[in-house]
Amino acid sequence: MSATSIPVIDFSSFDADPNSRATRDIAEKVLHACRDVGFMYITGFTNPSPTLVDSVFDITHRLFDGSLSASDKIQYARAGKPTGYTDVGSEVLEPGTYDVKECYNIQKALLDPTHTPTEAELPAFLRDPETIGTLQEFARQCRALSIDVMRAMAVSLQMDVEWFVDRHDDACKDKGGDNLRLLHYPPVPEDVLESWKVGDGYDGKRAIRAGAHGDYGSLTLLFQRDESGLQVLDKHSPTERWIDAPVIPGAAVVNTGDLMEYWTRGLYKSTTHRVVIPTDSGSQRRPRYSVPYFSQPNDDVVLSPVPSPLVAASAAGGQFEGPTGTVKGDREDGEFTSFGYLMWRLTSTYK
Ligand SMILES: O=C(O)CCC(=O)C(=O)O
Ligand SMILES: [Fe+2]
Repeated sequence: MSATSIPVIDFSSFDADPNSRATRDIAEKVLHACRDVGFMYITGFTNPSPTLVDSVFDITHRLFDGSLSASDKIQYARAGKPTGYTDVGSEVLEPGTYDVKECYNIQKALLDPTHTPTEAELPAFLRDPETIGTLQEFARQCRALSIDVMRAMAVSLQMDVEWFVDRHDDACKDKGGDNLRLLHYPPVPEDVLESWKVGDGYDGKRAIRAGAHGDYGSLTLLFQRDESGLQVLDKHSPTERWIDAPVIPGAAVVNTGDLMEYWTRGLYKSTTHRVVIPTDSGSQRRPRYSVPYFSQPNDDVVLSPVPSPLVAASAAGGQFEGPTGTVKGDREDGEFTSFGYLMWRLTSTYK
């Protein structure tokens, strides 16, 4: 088999009709992407529009221009919810590494147009009517696009086209739910860079932009612009091999998360990825911005295996031990709910 590459899938002819030729072709490519790579690029979608994506990057640039006050940095998970600010070094994705990144996580529930966020929920800059309006529209469009990808996934697994959509219908997502993340990777400062170069790490750790990790939820849509650096682990290589996932203008990166891997009992893969510090000194001195949108099923969805003949056949092979190992789910019968799974994953990531 030749070296793995990340498929680029054109969604322009996707019509969500499981019997149409176009949708079946796309679903076949999605099956390959999710089963064999865990990552794909999607192109050919109209929303979110390039203008809207640009506006969200502009907001992200301004948010992290250095003017956030200490009180604006509403601490992540302060109200027991997966929302808020995380500072450089506070998210530990890969043991022994130090993430040179800061981000604002915004729970989708805070971007519901019927909700007016308070100062305990979002900093003033993000509560500005025009800014929040842009973010609300962007979150709505990301959700709609994720839903179309989930339809293609359902078709690829020979399930009812709406199966995943029905379980991501926003009906019960106030505790967990989807998350929009605005990410800033500052230029790598000289001291970090020097210690990284000599290999003995920053504060005893190795500096990286985002340490190797798998995402937690069902599906991630990622917008990157200008600066590359994202890398995806090649599952098929006997030695550790990282595949570059460079910026492709107009495309979004899509990857399946740990929850989806568990839900499909290993048929779909959640692939480890990271963001590296650039090797050329010009890029090292430039910041990187990215905007992921994480989808999560409704809080109360029970993660027993999805009803797919493909999943049943592969689960029967007994290959999948699951990311949970010996961990028991939050339900009495030992199974996880969507929210229970998210909490279990989050508690192992933040100090
Ligand atoms: O910045 C990126 O390109 C990737 C970010 C990422 O993997 C994450 O936030 O989970
Ligand atoms: Fe990620």
